[in-house]
Amino acid sequence: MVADKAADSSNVNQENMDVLNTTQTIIKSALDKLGYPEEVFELLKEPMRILTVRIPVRMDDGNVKVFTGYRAQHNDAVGPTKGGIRFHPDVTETEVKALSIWMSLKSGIVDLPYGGAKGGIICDPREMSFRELEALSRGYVRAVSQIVGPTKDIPAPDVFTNSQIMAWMMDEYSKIDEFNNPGFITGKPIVLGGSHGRESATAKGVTIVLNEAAKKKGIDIKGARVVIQGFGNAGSFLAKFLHDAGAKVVAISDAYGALYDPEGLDIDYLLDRRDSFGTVTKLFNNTISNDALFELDCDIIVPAAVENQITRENAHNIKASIVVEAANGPTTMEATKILTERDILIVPDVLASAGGVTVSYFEWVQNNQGFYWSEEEIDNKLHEIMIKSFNNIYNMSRTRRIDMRLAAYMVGVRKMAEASRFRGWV
Ligand SMILES: NC(=O)C1=CN([C@@H]2O[C@H](COP(=O)(O)OP(=O)(O)OC[C@H]3O[C@@H](n4cnc5c(N)ncnc54)[C@H](O)[C@@H]3O)[C@@H](O)[C@H]2O)C=CC1
Ligand SMILES: O=C(O)CCC(=O)C(=O)O
Repeated sequence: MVADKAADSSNVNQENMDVLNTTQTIIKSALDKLGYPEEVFELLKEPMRILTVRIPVRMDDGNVKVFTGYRAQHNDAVGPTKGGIRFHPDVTETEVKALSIWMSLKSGIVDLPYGGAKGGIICDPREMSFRELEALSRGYVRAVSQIVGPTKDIPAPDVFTNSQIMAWMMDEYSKIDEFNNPGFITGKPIVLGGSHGRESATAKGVTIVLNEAAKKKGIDIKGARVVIQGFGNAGSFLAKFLHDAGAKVVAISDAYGALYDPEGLDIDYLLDRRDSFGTVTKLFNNTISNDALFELDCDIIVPAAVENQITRENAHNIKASIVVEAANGPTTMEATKILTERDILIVPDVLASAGGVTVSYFEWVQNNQGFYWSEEEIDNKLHEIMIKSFNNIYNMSRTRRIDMRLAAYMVGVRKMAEASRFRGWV
Protein backbone atom coordinates (compact mmCIF):
# COMPACT_ATOMS: atom_id res chain seq x y z
CA MET A 1 0.00 0.00 0.00
CA VAL A 2 1.19 3.48 -0.82
CA ALA A 3 0.91 4.88 2.69
CA ASP A 4 2.98 1.98 4.07
CA LYS A 5 5.69 2.60 1.51
CA ALA A 6 5.87 6.24 2.58
CA ALA A 7 6.03 5.17 6.22
CA ASP A 8 8.81 2.70 5.38
CA SER A 9 10.85 5.49 3.81
CA SER A 10 10.80 7.55 6.98
CA ASN A 11 11.48 4.43 9.10
CA VAL A 12 14.83 4.02 7.41
CA ASN A 13 15.25 7.74 7.90
CA GLN A 14 15.29 8.60 4.23
CA GLU A 15 13.12 11.40 2.99
CA ASN A 16 10.59 10.35 0.36
CA MET A 17 11.66 12.11 -2.86
CA ASP A 18 9.55 9.91 -5.13
CA VAL A 19 7.07 12.41 -6.59
CA LEU A 20 4.67 9.70 -7.81
CA ASN A 21 4.58 7.95 -4.45
CA THR A 22 4.09 11.29 -2.71
CA THR A 23 1.18 12.35 -4.88
CA GLN A 24 -0.43 8.92 -4.53
CA THR A 25 -0.26 9.19 -0.75
CA ILE A 26 -1.98 12.59 -0.76
CA ILE A 27 -4.62 11.47 -3.30
CA LYS A 28 -5.40 8.54 -1.03
CA SER A 29 -5.90 10.87 1.95
CA ALA A 30 -8.04 13.24 -0.13
CA LEU A 31 -10.28 10.44 -1.43
CA ASP A 32 -10.59 8.93 2.06
CA LYS A 33 -11.62 12.28 3.51
CA LEU A 34 -14.17 12.74 0.74
CA GLY A 35 -15.54 9.25 1.47
CA TYR A 36 -14.70 7.54 -1.84
CA PRO A 37 -14.16 3.77 -1.83
CA GLU A 38 -10.75 2.16 -2.42
CA GLU A 39 -11.55 1.37 -6.09
CA VAL A 40 -11.59 5.10 -6.92
CA PHE A 41 -8.05 5.34 -5.59
CA GLU A 42 -7.09 2.23 -7.57
CA LEU A 43 -8.27 4.00 -10.72
CA LEU A 44 -6.66 7.37 -10.03
CA LYS A 45 -3.34 6.37 -8.49
CA GLU A 46 -1.64 5.88 -11.88
CA PRO A 47 -2.16 7.35 -15.37
CA MET A 48 -4.56 5.25 -17.46
CA ARG A 49 -2.07 5.31 -20.32
CA ILE A 50 1.64 5.98 -20.80
CA LEU A 51 3.45 5.74 -24.08
CA THR A 52 7.24 5.45 -24.21
CA VAL A 53 8.80 6.44 -27.51
CA ARG A 54 12.27 6.36 -29.02
CA ILE A 55 13.04 9.24 -31.36
CA PRO A 56 16.00 9.05 -33.75
CA VAL A 57 17.51 12.42 -34.64
CA ARG A 58 20.34 13.02 -37.14
CA MET A 59 22.60 15.37 -35.18
CA ASP A 60 24.65 18.17 -36.74
CA ASP A 61 27.83 16.04 -36.54
CA GLY A 62 26.22 13.45 -38.87
CA ASN A 63 25.59 10.81 -36.17
CA VAL A 64 22.13 9.61 -35.19
CA LYS A 65 21.18 10.02 -31.55
CA VAL A 66 18.10 8.20 -30.22
CA PHE A 67 16.14 10.08 -27.54
CA THR A 68 13.60 8.57 -25.13
CA GLY A 69 10.31 10.37 -24.59
CA TYR A 70 7.02 9.80 -22.76
CA ARG A 71 3.41 10.90 -22.88
CA ALA A 72 1.32 10.02 -19.82
CA GLN A 73 -2.47 10.48 -19.83
CA HIS A 74 -3.88 10.32 -16.36
CA ASN A 75 -7.68 10.25 -16.57
CA ASP A 76 -10.03 11.33 -19.35
CA ALA A 77 -13.38 10.90 -17.61
CA VAL A 78 -13.97 14.67 -17.58
CA GLY A 79 -12.73 15.37 -21.11
CA PRO A 80 -9.61 15.27 -23.27
CA THR A 81 -6.36 15.22 -21.34
CA LYS A 82 -4.06 18.24 -21.31
CA GLY A 83 -0.58 19.15 -20.14
CA GLY A 84 2.85 20.37 -21.14
CA ILE A 85 5.90 18.71 -22.65
CA ARG A 86 9.21 18.97 -20.81
CA PHE A 87 12.65 18.73 -22.44
CA HIS A 88 15.14 18.10 -19.62
CA PRO A 89 18.03 15.72 -18.89
CA ASP A 90 16.39 14.61 -15.59
CA VAL A 91 13.04 13.55 -17.12
CA THR A 92 11.94 10.09 -15.92
CA GLU A 93 8.85 7.97 -16.48
CA THR A 94 7.92 8.33 -12.80
CA GLU A 95 8.20 12.12 -12.98
CA VAL A 96 6.02 12.31 -16.11
CA LYS A 97 3.39 10.11 -14.46
CA ALA A 98 3.26 12.36 -11.38
CA LEU A 99 3.15 15.47 -13.57
CA SER A 100 0.15 14.03 -15.45
CA ILE A 101 -1.72 13.45 -12.17
CA TRP A 102 -0.96 17.03 -11.07
CA MET A 103 -2.45 18.26 -14.36
CA SER A 104 -5.71 16.41 -13.58
CA LEU A 105 -5.78 18.05 -10.15
CA LYS A 106 -5.14 21.51 -11.63
CA SER A 107 -7.97 21.10 -14.13
CA GLY A 108 -10.24 20.01 -11.28
CA ILE A 109 -9.25 23.00 -9.15
CA VAL A 110 -9.85 25.63 -11.84
CA ASP A 111 -12.80 23.63 -13.21
CA LEU A 112 -11.71 23.03 -16.81
CA PRO A 113 -13.32 20.33 -18.99
CA TYR A 114 -10.06 18.34 -19.09
CA GLY A 115 -8.17 15.50 -17.52
CA GLY A 116 -4.43 15.66 -17.02
CA ALA A 117 -1.51 14.58 -19.21
CA LYS A 118 2.19 15.35 -19.44
CA GLY A 119 5.02 14.62 -21.82
CA GLY A 120 8.75 14.62 -21.49
CA ILE A 121 11.89 13.90 -23.47
CA ILE A 122 15.22 13.07 -21.86
CA CYS A 123 17.50 15.58 -23.56
CA ASP A 124 19.38 18.79 -22.88
CA PRO A 125 18.07 21.42 -25.32
CA ARG A 126 20.71 23.88 -24.05
CA GLU A 127 23.27 21.75 -25.88
CA MET A 128 21.31 21.24 -29.09
CA SER A 129 21.16 23.36 -32.23
CA PHE A 130 17.95 24.91 -33.53
CA ARG A 131 17.84 22.32 -36.32
CA GLU A 132 18.33 19.39 -33.93
CA LEU A 133 15.58 20.72 -31.66
CA GLU A 134 13.19 21.04 -34.57
CA ALA A 135 13.90 17.45 -35.65
CA LEU A 136 13.38 16.19 -32.08
CA SER A 137 10.12 18.13 -31.67
CA ARG A 138 8.72 16.85 -34.98
CA GLY A 139 9.93 13.29 -34.23
CA TYR A 140 8.15 13.32 -30.87
CA VAL A 141 4.85 14.36 -32.48
CA ARG A 142 5.14 11.60 -35.11
CA ALA A 143 5.82 9.10 -32.34
CA VAL A 144 2.84 10.06 -30.14
CA SER A 145 0.45 11.18 -32.91
CA GLN A 146 -1.97 8.30 -32.47
CA ILE A 147 -2.82 9.14 -28.87
CA VAL A 148 -2.86 12.96 -29.05
CA GLY A 149 -5.16 15.41 -30.86
CA PRO A 150 -7.51 18.34 -30.23
CA THR A 151 -10.26 16.12 -28.82
CA LYS A 152 -7.96 13.52 -27.22
CA ASP A 153 -4.93 15.07 -25.57
CA ILE A 154 -3.65 18.62 -26.05
CA PRO A 155 0.03 19.35 -25.29
CA ALA A 156 1.58 22.70 -24.24
CA PRO A 157 4.96 24.13 -23.11
CA ASP A 158 6.76 23.22 -19.89
CA VAL A 159 10.39 23.30 -18.75
CA PHE A 160 12.79 24.11 -21.64
CA THR A 161 10.03 24.14 -24.28
CA ASN A 162 8.52 27.29 -25.76
CA SER A 163 6.23 28.74 -28.44
CA GLN A 164 8.69 27.90 -31.25
CA ILE A 165 8.67 24.24 -30.24
CA MET A 166 4.85 24.33 -30.06
CA ALA A 167 4.82 25.80 -33.60
CA TRP A 168 6.98 22.97 -35.00
CA MET A 169 4.83 20.41 -33.21
CA MET A 170 1.60 21.97 -34.51
CA ASP A 171 2.99 22.03 -38.03
CA GLU A 172 4.03 18.37 -37.85
CA TYR A 173 0.63 17.32 -36.47
CA SER A 174 -1.16 19.31 -39.18
CA LYS A 175 0.85 17.43 -41.82
CA ILE A 176 -0.07 14.05 -40.31
CA ASP A 177 -3.71 15.09 -39.95
CA GLU A 178 -3.73 16.68 -43.45
CA PHE A 179 -5.54 19.62 -41.88
CA ASN A 180 -4.40 22.90 -40.32
CA ASN A 181 -5.12 22.07 -36.72
CA PRO A 182 -4.19 24.83 -34.24
CA GLY A 183 -6.31 23.30 -31.43
CA PHE A 184 -3.87 20.35 -31.27
CA ILE A 185 -1.48 22.26 -29.02
CA THR A 186 -1.45 25.45 -26.92
CA GLY A 187 1.25 27.96 -26.09
CA LYS A 188 1.68 28.70 -29.81
CA PRO A 189 2.92 32.00 -31.24
CA ILE A 190 0.02 34.46 -31.60
CA VAL A 191 0.24 34.40 -35.42
CA LEU A 192 -0.40 30.64 -35.40
CA GLY A 193 -3.51 30.84 -33.21
CA GLY A 194 -1.83 31.39 -29.87
CA SER A 195 -3.69 33.32 -27.22
CA HIS A 196 -2.91 36.73 -25.84
CA GLY A 197 -1.65 36.28 -22.31
CA ARG A 198 -0.57 32.61 -22.54
CA GLU A 199 3.15 33.35 -22.34
CA SER A 200 2.79 35.17 -19.03
CA ALA A 201 -0.26 33.24 -17.78
CA THR A 202 1.50 30.96 -15.30
CA ALA A 203 3.23 33.91 -13.66
CA LYS A 204 0.06 35.99 -13.73
CA GLY A 205 -1.84 33.21 -11.98
CA VAL A 206 0.95 32.92 -9.42
CA THR A 207 0.86 36.69 -8.85
CA ILE A 208 -2.90 36.62 -8.23
CA VAL A 209 -2.77 33.86 -5.60
CA LEU A 210 0.40 35.32 -4.07
CA ASN A 211 -1.48 38.58 -3.52
CA GLU A 212 -4.35 36.72 -1.88
CA ALA A 213 -1.95 34.81 0.37
CA ALA A 214 -0.20 38.06 1.32
CA LYS A 215 -3.55 39.57 2.36
CA LYS A 216 -4.21 36.57 4.61
CA LYS A 217 -0.81 37.05 6.25
CA GLY A 218 -1.15 40.83 6.49
CA ILE A 219 1.84 41.41 4.18
CA ASP A 220 1.83 44.48 1.93
CA ILE A 221 3.16 43.54 -1.52
CA LYS A 222 4.70 46.99 -1.80
CA GLY A 223 8.09 46.54 -0.20
CA ALA A 224 7.64 42.78 0.45
CA ARG A 225 10.93 40.90 0.02
CA VAL A 226 10.56 38.06 -2.48
CA VAL A 227 12.92 35.21 -3.43
CA ILE A 228 12.29 33.37 -6.70
CA GLN A 229 13.96 30.11 -7.74
CA GLY A 230 14.03 29.79 -11.54
CA PHE A 231 14.16 32.61 -14.07
CA GLY A 232 12.41 30.96 -17.00
CA ASN A 233 8.86 31.41 -18.22
CA ALA A 234 7.24 31.22 -14.78
CA GLY A 235 10.00 32.83 -12.68
CA SER A 236 11.00 35.73 -14.92
CA PHE A 237 7.48 37.02 -15.70
CA LEU A 238 6.69 36.67 -12.01
CA ALA A 239 9.76 38.71 -11.05
CA LYS A 240 8.63 41.40 -13.47
CA PHE A 241 5.02 41.48 -12.22
CA LEU A 242 6.08 41.63 -8.56
CA HIS A 243 8.80 44.20 -9.21
CA ASP A 244 6.28 46.39 -11.07
CA ALA A 245 3.85 46.01 -8.17
CA GLY A 246 6.46 47.46 -5.80
CA ALA A 247 7.80 44.26 -4.25
CA LYS A 248 11.53 43.94 -3.65
CA VAL A 249 12.76 40.88 -5.56
CA VAL A 250 15.89 40.23 -3.48
CA ALA A 251 17.00 36.99 -5.15
CA ILE A 252 16.47 34.97 -8.30
CA SER A 253 18.20 31.83 -9.55
CA ASP A 254 18.66 29.55 -12.51
CA ALA A 255 20.14 26.06 -12.89
CA TYR A 256 23.68 27.42 -12.37
CA GLY A 257 23.30 29.56 -9.23
CA ALA A 258 21.52 32.50 -7.66
CA LEU A 259 21.82 36.28 -7.46
CA TYR A 260 21.11 38.10 -4.20
CA ASP A 261 20.82 41.77 -3.31
CA PRO A 262 19.05 42.67 -0.06
CA GLU A 263 18.19 46.07 -1.58
CA GLY A 264 16.37 44.41 -4.51
CA LEU A 265 17.67 43.23 -7.89
CA ASP A 266 17.43 45.20 -11.13
CA ILE A 267 14.82 42.92 -12.69
CA ASP A 268 14.51 44.78 -16.00
CA TYR A 269 18.27 44.47 -16.54
CA LEU A 270 18.23 40.74 -15.70
CA LEU A 271 15.26 40.14 -18.02
CA ASP A 272 17.16 41.84 -20.78
CA ARG A 273 20.22 39.63 -20.24
CA ARG A 274 18.63 36.21 -19.66
CA ASP A 275 18.72 33.65 -22.48
CA SER A 276 15.80 31.65 -23.87
CA PHE A 277 16.42 28.86 -21.31
CA GLY A 278 16.10 31.24 -18.36
CA THR A 279 19.85 31.41 -17.72
CA VAL A 280 21.32 34.66 -16.44
CA THR A 281 23.58 33.95 -13.45
CA LYS A 282 26.46 32.78 -15.67
CA LEU A 283 27.09 36.45 -16.47
CA PHE A 284 27.95 37.24 -12.85
CA ASN A 285 30.78 36.28 -10.48
CA ASN A 286 29.15 37.05 -7.13
CA THR A 287 26.55 34.27 -7.20
CA ILE A 288 25.24 32.16 -4.34
CA SER A 289 23.97 28.57 -4.53
CA ASN A 290 20.39 27.43 -5.07
CA ASP A 291 20.63 25.85 -1.59
CA ALA A 292 21.56 29.15 0.06
CA LEU A 293 18.67 30.84 -1.76
CA PHE A 294 16.06 29.08 0.34
CA GLU A 295 17.54 30.27 3.62
CA LEU A 296 17.62 33.98 2.76
CA ASP A 297 15.83 36.57 4.85
CA CYS A 298 12.57 37.35 3.00
CA ASP A 299 8.78 37.46 3.28
CA ILE A 300 7.77 35.26 0.35
CA ILE A 301 9.55 32.41 -1.47
CA VAL A 302 8.49 31.18 -4.88
CA PRO A 303 10.10 27.97 -6.16
CA ALA A 304 9.66 28.21 -9.96
CA ALA A 305 12.08 25.59 -11.28
CA VAL A 306 12.09 21.85 -10.54
CA GLU A 307 10.90 19.25 -7.99
CA ASN A 308 12.06 18.47 -4.45
CA GLN A 309 13.71 21.80 -3.65
CA ILE A 310 12.17 22.38 -0.20
CA THR A 311 12.93 19.31 1.88
CA ARG A 312 13.21 18.43 5.54
CA GLU A 313 16.86 19.58 5.25
CA ASN A 314 15.99 23.24 4.60
CA ALA A 315 12.31 23.58 5.65
CA HIS A 316 13.26 24.53 9.21
CA ASN A 317 15.52 27.31 7.95
CA ILE A 318 13.03 29.02 5.66
CA LYS A 319 12.43 32.56 6.92
CA ALA A 320 9.55 33.49 4.63
CA SER A 321 6.00 33.38 5.95
CA ILE A 322 4.53 32.40 2.56
CA VAL A 323 5.69 29.76 0.03
CA VAL A 324 3.96 29.98 -3.35
CA GLU A 325 4.72 26.98 -5.55
CA ALA A 326 4.97 28.12 -9.16
CA ALA A 327 6.93 24.94 -9.95
CA ASN A 328 5.38 21.50 -10.00
CA GLY A 329 6.31 19.42 -6.96
CA PRO A 330 8.93 21.69 -5.36
CA THR A 331 8.15 20.69 -1.74
CA THR A 332 8.38 17.21 -0.23
CA MET A 333 5.69 15.77 2.02
CA GLU A 334 7.88 16.09 5.10
CA ALA A 335 8.71 19.69 4.28
CA THR A 336 5.00 20.45 3.78
CA LYS A 337 4.40 19.18 7.32
CA ILE A 338 7.26 21.23 8.75
CA LEU A 339 6.19 24.44 6.98
CA THR A 340 2.56 23.98 8.00
CA GLU A 341 3.57 23.38 11.64
CA ARG A 342 5.64 26.55 11.47
CA ASP A 343 2.50 28.42 10.29
CA ILE A 344 4.07 29.20 6.93
CA LEU A 345 1.26 29.55 4.39
CA ILE A 346 1.83 27.24 1.40
CA VAL A 347 0.01 27.94 -1.84
CA PRO A 348 0.41 24.50 -3.42
CA ASP A 349 1.57 23.89 -7.00
CA VAL A 350 -1.71 22.46 -8.26
CA LEU A 351 -3.37 25.76 -7.37
CA ALA A 352 -0.56 28.31 -7.75
CA SER A 353 0.59 27.24 -11.21
CA ALA A 354 -2.87 26.59 -12.68
CA GLY A 355 -2.93 29.92 -14.55
CA GLY A 356 -0.93 28.34 -17.40
CA VAL A 357 -3.40 25.59 -18.20
CA THR A 358 -6.30 28.00 -17.65
CA VAL A 359 -5.14 30.32 -20.42
CA SER A 360 -4.21 27.26 -22.51
CA TYR A 361 -7.87 26.29 -22.20
CA PHE A 362 -8.82 29.79 -23.39
CA GLU A 363 -6.46 29.31 -26.35
CA TRP A 364 -8.06 25.96 -27.24
CA VAL A 365 -11.57 27.46 -26.97
CA GLN A 366 -10.55 30.35 -29.25
CA ASN A 367 -9.03 27.90 -31.75
CA ASN A 368 -12.20 25.79 -31.73
CA GLN A 369 -14.52 28.77 -32.23
CA GLY A 370 -12.19 30.67 -34.59
CA PHE A 371 -12.86 33.90 -32.70
CA TYR A 372 -10.19 35.56 -30.61
CA TRP A 373 -10.30 37.51 -27.34
CA SER A 374 -8.35 40.59 -26.23
CA GLU A 375 -5.64 40.39 -23.57
CA GLU A 376 -7.95 42.28 -21.23
CA GLU A 377 -10.69 39.67 -21.60
CA ILE A 378 -8.19 36.89 -20.92
CA ASP A 379 -6.82 38.68 -17.85
CA ASN A 380 -10.26 39.28 -16.38
CA LYS A 381 -11.34 35.67 -16.87
CA LEU A 382 -8.06 34.36 -15.39
CA HIS A 383 -8.31 36.69 -12.41
CA GLU A 384 -11.82 35.56 -11.55
CA ILE A 385 -10.92 31.87 -11.78
CA MET A 386 -7.72 32.13 -9.72
CA ILE A 387 -9.35 34.12 -6.91
CA LYS A 388 -12.26 31.72 -6.69
CA SER A 389 -9.94 28.70 -6.66
CA PHE A 390 -7.71 30.21 -3.98
CA ASN A 391 -10.70 30.94 -1.75
CA ASN A 392 -12.17 27.44 -2.22
CA ILE A 393 -8.95 25.83 -1.11
CA TYR A 394 -8.10 28.29 1.66
CA ASN A 395 -11.59 27.91 3.14
CA MET A 396 -11.47 24.12 2.85
CA SER A 397 -8.11 24.14 4.62
CA ARG A 398 -9.43 26.31 7.46
CA THR A 399 -12.82 24.64 7.97
CA ARG A 400 -11.39 21.10 7.81
CA ARG A 401 -8.20 22.04 9.69
CA ILE A 402 -6.01 20.44 7.06
CA ASP A 403 -2.95 21.72 5.25
CA MET A 404 -3.33 23.67 2.00
CA ARG A 405 -1.98 20.83 -0.13
CA LEU A 406 -4.47 18.27 1.12
CA ALA A 407 -7.25 20.86 0.73
CA ALA A 408 -6.15 21.47 -2.87
CA TYR A 409 -6.13 17.75 -3.61
CA MET A 410 -9.62 17.39 -2.13
CA VAL A 411 -10.94 20.17 -4.33
CA GLY A 412 -9.01 18.93 -7.39
CA VAL A 413 -9.79 15.22 -7.24
CA ARG A 414 -13.55 15.44 -6.81
CA LYS A 415 -14.55 16.21 -10.41
CA MET A 416 -12.58 13.34 -11.98
CA ALA A 417 -13.77 10.94 -9.27
CA GLU A 418 -17.40 11.91 -9.89
CA ALA A 419 -17.02 11.79 -13.67
CA SER A 420 -15.42 8.33 -13.43
CA ARG A 421 -18.33 7.12 -11.30
CA PHE A 422 -21.00 8.57 -13.62
CA ARG A 423 -19.32 6.80 -16.52
CA GLY A 424 -19.55 3.58 -14.58
CA TRP A 425 -15.80 3.01 -14.40
CA VAL A 426 -15.77 2.58 -10.63
N1 LIG B 1 5.55 27.14 -18.48
C1 LIG B 1 4.35 26.96 -17.95
O1 LIG B 1 3.33 27.42 -18.49
C2 LIG B 1 4.20 26.24 -16.66
C3 LIG B 1 5.28 25.85 -15.90
N2 LIG B 1 5.08 25.25 -14.70
C4 LIG B 1 6.19 24.79 -13.89
O2 LIG B 1 7.04 25.88 -13.55
C5 LIG B 1 8.38 25.40 -13.40
C6 LIG B 1 9.30 26.21 -14.30
O3 LIG B 1 8.83 26.04 -15.64
P1 LIG B 1 9.15 27.11 -16.78
O4 LIG B 1 9.38 28.43 -16.17
O5 LIG B 1 8.13 26.92 -17.81
O6 LIG B 1 10.50 26.52 -17.34
P2 LIG B 1 11.66 27.28 -18.14
O7 LIG B 1 12.34 26.26 -18.93
O8 LIG B 1 11.14 28.48 -18.83
O9 LIG B 1 12.63 27.79 -16.96
C7 LIG B 1 13.17 26.88 -16.04
C8 LIG B 1 14.04 27.64 -15.06
O10 LIG B 1 14.45 26.72 -14.06
C9 LIG B 1 15.88 26.69 -14.01
N3 LIG B 1 16.32 25.34 -13.66
C10 LIG B 1 16.31 24.23 -14.45
N4 LIG B 1 16.82 23.18 -13.78
C11 LIG B 1 17.11 23.64 -12.54
C12 LIG B 1 17.66 23.05 -11.38
N5 LIG B 1 18.00 21.76 -11.35
N6 LIG B 1 17.84 23.83 -10.26
C13 LIG B 1 17.50 25.14 -10.27
N7 LIG B 1 16.99 25.76 -11.36
C14 LIG B 1 16.79 25.01 -12.46
C15 LIG B 1 16.33 27.10 -15.40
O11 LIG B 1 17.67 27.57 -15.40
C16 LIG B 1 15.31 28.18 -15.72
O12 LIG B 1 15.69 29.40 -15.12
C17 LIG B 1 8.33 23.91 -13.73
O13 LIG B 1 8.13 23.16 -12.55
C18 LIG B 1 7.09 23.80 -14.60
O14 LIG B 1 6.54 22.53 -14.63
C19 LIG B 1 3.83 25.07 -14.18
C20 LIG B 1 2.73 25.45 -14.88
C21 LIG B 1 2.81 25.99 -16.21
O1 LIG C 1 -0.79 24.85 -20.53
C1 LIG C 1 -0.99 23.65 -20.39
O2 LIG C 1 -1.83 23.03 -21.01
C2 LIG C 1 -0.19 22.84 -19.40
C3 LIG C 1 0.72 23.60 -18.51
C4 LIG C 1 1.51 22.64 -17.68
O3 LIG C 1 2.16 21.77 -18.20
C5 LIG C 1 1.48 22.71 -16.23
O4 LIG C 1 0.60 23.37 -15.67
O5 LIG C 1 2.33 22.07 -15.58
